[in-house]
Parts: sequence; structure tokens; C-alpha cells
Amino acid sequence: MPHCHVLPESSNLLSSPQTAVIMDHLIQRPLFPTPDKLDLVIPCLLASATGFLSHTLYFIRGFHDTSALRIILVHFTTFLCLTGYSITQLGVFPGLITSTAIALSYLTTLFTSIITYRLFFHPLRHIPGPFLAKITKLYGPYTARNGQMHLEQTKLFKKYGNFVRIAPNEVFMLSVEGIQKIHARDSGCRKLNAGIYDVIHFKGAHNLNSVLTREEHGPRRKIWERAFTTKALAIHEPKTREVCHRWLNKIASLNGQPINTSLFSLLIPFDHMGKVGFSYEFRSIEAGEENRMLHLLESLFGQFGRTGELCWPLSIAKDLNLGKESAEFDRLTMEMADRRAAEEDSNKGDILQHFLDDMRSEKPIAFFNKNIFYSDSALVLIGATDTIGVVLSYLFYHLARHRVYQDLLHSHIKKVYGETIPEEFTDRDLSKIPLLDALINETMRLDNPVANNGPRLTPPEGITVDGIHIPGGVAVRVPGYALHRSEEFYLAPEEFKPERWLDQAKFVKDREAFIPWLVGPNNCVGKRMGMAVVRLVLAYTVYSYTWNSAPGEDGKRIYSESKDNLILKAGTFNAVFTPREPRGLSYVPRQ
Ligand code: HEM
Repeated sequence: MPHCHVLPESSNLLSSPQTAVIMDHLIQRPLFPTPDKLDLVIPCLLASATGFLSHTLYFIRGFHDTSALRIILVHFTTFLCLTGYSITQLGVFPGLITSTAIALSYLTTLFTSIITYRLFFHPLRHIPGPFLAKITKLYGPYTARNGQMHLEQTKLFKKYGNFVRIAPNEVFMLSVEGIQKIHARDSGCRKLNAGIYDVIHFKGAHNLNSVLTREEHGPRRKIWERAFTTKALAIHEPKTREVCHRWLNKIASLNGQPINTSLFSLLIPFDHMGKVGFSYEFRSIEAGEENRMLHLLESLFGQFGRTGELCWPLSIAKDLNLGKESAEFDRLTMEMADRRAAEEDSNKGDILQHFLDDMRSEKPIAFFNKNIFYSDSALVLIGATDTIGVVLSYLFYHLARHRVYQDLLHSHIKKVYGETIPEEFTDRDLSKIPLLDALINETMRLDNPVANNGPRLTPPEGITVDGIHIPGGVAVRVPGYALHRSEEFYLAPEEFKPERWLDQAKFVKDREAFIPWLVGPNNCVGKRMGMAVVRLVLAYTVYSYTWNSAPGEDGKRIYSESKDNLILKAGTFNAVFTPREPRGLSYVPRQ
């Protein structure tokens, strides 16, 4: 029987003197060979020194978010090379352990050095703020966890005062002097390396809002301004009226059913910008839902909101062409821009016409290539949809809750109905009605569309605001949402009081603290059009209808579901519209 033989043979083997030597050796050796302790000390010390030096010589200096992919690749490649080398020299396990120990020493020292510096040596250490915000930018996504960064920031100002260190190298402030020091024409603050603008571009071409230098911004802004002169606005206005009539037709067709006014508040400016920007009909008001392009736009804004404006992940996603939706939005914008560029009747007077005129001129001053054209074409939709959308959303809401203003406004606007054009309103006539602008201003004060305003980097010499010195190379902002709700600048700031804009001495403590359009060379280039659209939509609606909260609508969701996606987005609000009496004034649907 075979195993009868094996047993005696193996027992012979086990008892032989050679086997005893081998067994002794095996028992004394550890299961996995590890490098001798002494072998690791010097490489780990060297790695720690490298970690310290890479912080003090590289990471501490400047803005590296746009180099995130390169930084990760360099570190990863170095680790792979180190591991490969260690394995060839020491064998698999000792090699792996050695390279891991070296990497950990490097990273531990790097992060210890970064955290120690940020807490105890950083020039912003005297500015109060949450502990986590002082050591990591990840505090941004943390505040954005519910998509309501604007509310979280407002709370921080209440807790820490008017200057808050919101990230290791970033200060938010509520200050009128700060607005001028950061945004005025003579300010030394710039967008380059300040944060979010650095990562907003189309294949490297920044749009007017995200261009990083004044030299590039100036000529580009000149072209944009041509699209908003009095003459240009007169060409746009009939298109705005058409959109207003489509909105009224839609209300009529829904025949008293509840309408989510926050949804239509987005569809109206989106359709409007299709017409005014591209001479294109989206017809989403008729459809009563977001089309694919608007859906993508909203989803892209949502990404900004969710990441809390943390730039390096956005930069990596861009470098790696991740993000199907972003690519699809770019593709659709290119298609729309190309379609418009190919149209034979090029003299349409829309916004793109001005871009095309410069691009096709003998000596373009700003639109030097197609990517700039695409980038700014996208901005036409981006800049004018959600901004107007949020103002209309909250106007519908406030006026439903304060019905008295609907009737009051109606009594004012009916006087200018048909004054210039039979059976129509014009923006020129409406702009003479103080109550209308007071309602719009108060809505923008309470729910400032661009909730945070973009960051700017302080010049090398720094800036001093309200006696506080902010050193050079720091990202600074004045977030409009929190500013507009501060008791320091407004009486009863949480209340909807349009009268404050009629009798400013009473309720507005400092008029300079009202910045829905921002100030300085980067203020809103579309301000006049934005106001015109909101005035016309509101006037046509109030003239023809009254509206109330729909049954079951408690008005809470418009705030609880609101999102700070760079531009504020209102939550749902359902209202029921009733044709205004007497009958003669009710709306007769038009084609
Ligand atoms: C209620 C409506 C609007 C509001 C509240 C608003 C607000 C703002 C704000 C606060 C800025 C400065 C943002 C920053 O510094 O990053 C801005 C810039 C801009 N807005 Fe508007 N906007 C509105 C309507 C429009 C319209 C209708 C357009 C037309 C396309 C437009 C196009 C732009 C552009 C192109 C910029 C960049 C200007 C520059 O950097 O020179 N906006 N807007």
C-alpha cells in the first residue's frame, strides 16, 4: 500500500540531521521577509525631508488646482518607479514594504507640514473661521452637502463676524469697502488663479465671464456691449414680447390648473435667449418642460453646486474629458452656434451676430477663433437663463404671498399699457414705474441670483478692508446673498418690503450694499436686458392675471429645495392663475 511506504520514508526524512538544520532555519525566519529596520530609517527620513520641501518650495506657492492631474501623475509615477526599483533590489515583499513606507513618510510629512502651516503660520491665521476650513478646501463640499452653500455661509457670518476664513487661502467678507477694493476698475484684484474661473473654459477658450486677464477681457467686453446698446435692445424687445405672449398663451391653455411657476420661470428666459441670442426657437414654454439642452445646463450648474466650487476635481474631469453631460452640452452649443453662423440671412440683429461680425472682420479684436465663439455662445445661454429664472421664480412667489402688490402694480401699469405700441407694453414705459423696479429689486435683494459672486485674487501687496489687512495671493469675495440679508446694511433684512426701494432712507442703511449685478468692469453686461425681460414678463402677467398659491402649496419648498449652483435655483412653487376682471382686461390668447 503506497502510503504505508510514504510514512516511514517521511519520518526518516524528518528525523535526518539535514532536515533538522532546514527546519531550524525556517522556524527562525519570519513568515514574510521584511527589510532590516536600519534599511528603512534613512530612506524614510529622506522621504520626509522631500515631503517638507515639496510643501515649502512648491505647494505653498501659488495656485495648483489646474495642475491637479499632473501632480497626481507625477506622484503616482514616482511611486511606481520606486516600487519597481525596491522589488528588483529587495524582492517582492520587502520591496513593497520599503516603497510603501517611503511613500507614507513623504505624505505624512507633506500633510503635517501643510496643516501646521495653515493653522499656525499662514498669514490668514488671524481671520476667524471654522477649524476645518482653515486646514482644507474640502470644507467647501462640506458646506455644499445640501446644495445650499449660500445658507451655510450666511450662518458663518452670523457666527464669526464680517470676515470669515472660508478655506485655507480664502476670505469671504461682508463689506461695502470690500466691494470697491475687490471689484472697482482701479482694484488690483484679478480672476487669474483665484479659483472657479480658472477651470471654466471651452477647449482652453475662456468665456467673457471667465477670461482671466483684463487685457483679454476689455476688447471682448466691447463686442458684447454692442449687443446691449439702446439700438440693439430695440431690436431684441419685440422678441421678448413674443415670449411674454407665449407664456400668457400657456397659462390660458392650462385653464386654471396649478402651474409650477419656478419651472416656467426658467423656460421663459431660456426660450427668450434662444430667440434673442441665436434666432432659434426652443419652444419649451409650449412643451411645458425642460428640453435636453436646458436639462444639461441645469445639471452642469448642479455639479458646481455639489462640489462647493472645489476646483481641482473639476480640473481633472476637464483634463480627462470625463463628464458625458458636459461634453453633450458643448456639442449642442457648437451645433447651435454653427447653425446660426451658417444662416444666409446673417443680419438678424441677435447677440451672436455681434460675435460673428467681429470674428469675420478683417481684424477681429476679440473673437480670434471658433473656440472663443463657442465659449461665448454658451455664455449667452448660461448668463441669461438661470439669473432671470431665479428672479422670476421668487417674484411669482412673493406676489402670490403678498397679493396686494399684484393689484397695486396693476393699477400702475395699466396707465402705460398701449402708450407707445397699441395693446402692448414697452420697457421704456415700464421703466418709469418705481413700484415695478422696487418689486424686482427687493426680490433680487432677498434672493440674490448670483449668490456668492466669483472670487478674485488679491494683488501682491494685499488689500486693506475695514482696517483688516488681507495679504497678497489670497482669494477674496463678497457674497451677495449674505450681504443682502445682513442687518448691518438693511432694516428687517429677512422681510419682503418693496417699499424700502421707494423710501430708501427708511429701510436701506447703505445703498452700496446692493450688488445683484456686481460692480466694476466685470459687472453684468446684460443688466439692461435682464431688467427689461423681468419687467415685461411681470407686467404682462399682472395685467392679464391674478395668481395665488395652489391648493396644498405652503410655499416652503421654494426655499427648502433651493440650490446654490453658482446661480441660485428656486425650488418648486405651484400657483393658480385666474384671468383678471373686469373681463375687458383679461388676456385674449394671441398667435
Ligand atoms: C436678472 C438677471 C441677471 C442677473 C441678476 C445677472 C447678474 C450678473 C452678475 C452678478 C454678474 C457678475 C458675475 C461674476 O463676476 O462672476 C454677471 C455677469 C455677466 N452677465 Fe449677467 N445677470 C443677469 C442677466 C444677464 C443677461 C440677460 C445676460 C445676457 C446674455 C447676462 C450676461 C452676463 C455676462 C456675459 C456676464 C459677464 C460680464 C463680464 O465678466 O464682463 N446677464 N451677471
